[in-house]
Amino acid sequence: MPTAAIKICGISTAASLEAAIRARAAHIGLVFFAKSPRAVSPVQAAQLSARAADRIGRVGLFVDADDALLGEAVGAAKLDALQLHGSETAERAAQLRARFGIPVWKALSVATSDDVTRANAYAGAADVVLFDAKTPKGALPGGMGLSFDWGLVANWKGPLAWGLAGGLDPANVAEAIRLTGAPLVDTSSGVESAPGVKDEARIAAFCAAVRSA
Ligand SMILES: O=C(O)c1ccccc1NCC(=O)[C@H](O)[C@H](O)COP(=O)(O)O
Repeated sequence: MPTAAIKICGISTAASLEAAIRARAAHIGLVFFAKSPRAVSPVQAAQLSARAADRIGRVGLFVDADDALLGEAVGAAKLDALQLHGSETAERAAQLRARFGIPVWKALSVATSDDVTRANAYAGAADVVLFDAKTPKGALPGGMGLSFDWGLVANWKGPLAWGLAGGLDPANVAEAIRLTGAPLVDTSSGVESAPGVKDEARIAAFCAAVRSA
């Protein structure tokens, strides 16, 4: 099985960006959602993005964002992909892919097998579906360190590329990959010492664990 690609989400400092690059992650996530402890402004994102250019992929994370925010962020941060982490429909995903001309990742919150089946609707509209845990009503829609039953996506064979997110950390990610065969894994709070504070040693440990799987 090829090594899973790694995304470290919620990067907000140059030090954590450098840690992700050193650990050979494939992508960082920049969070454009004001309620998140990991939120970056377009100006911060532009600075991080300039540092990241040609060294690691830059994925912008949005939650039901309007066109103005998306346009400002894509322009400022030269994003390589959009991650839609709200209730965006397949039509909205396709519209944004056409408008910005970059790949779209659609995060889907999973609690049951029906939630996994919803991924099929995004074939041809998004490029990647990211299965993440369902979070409690009123909480952030991601980045909460919650996982779901990995058996629901074990060896998923769907009509688009996919990744696994939700509660992954250095201690469980190898097992998650072994159980699911996920070609892409995404973590945020699992490599933090406090909400929004990335831990360089945990980033390194996470990436080493992925390569050991
Ligand atoms: O990170 C956030 O604060 C966040 C806010 C709103 C929507 C999504 C958010 N994060 C998503 C991610 O960082 C990951 O894609 C994924 O959910 C994994 O998070 P975690 O369970 O903390 O590893």
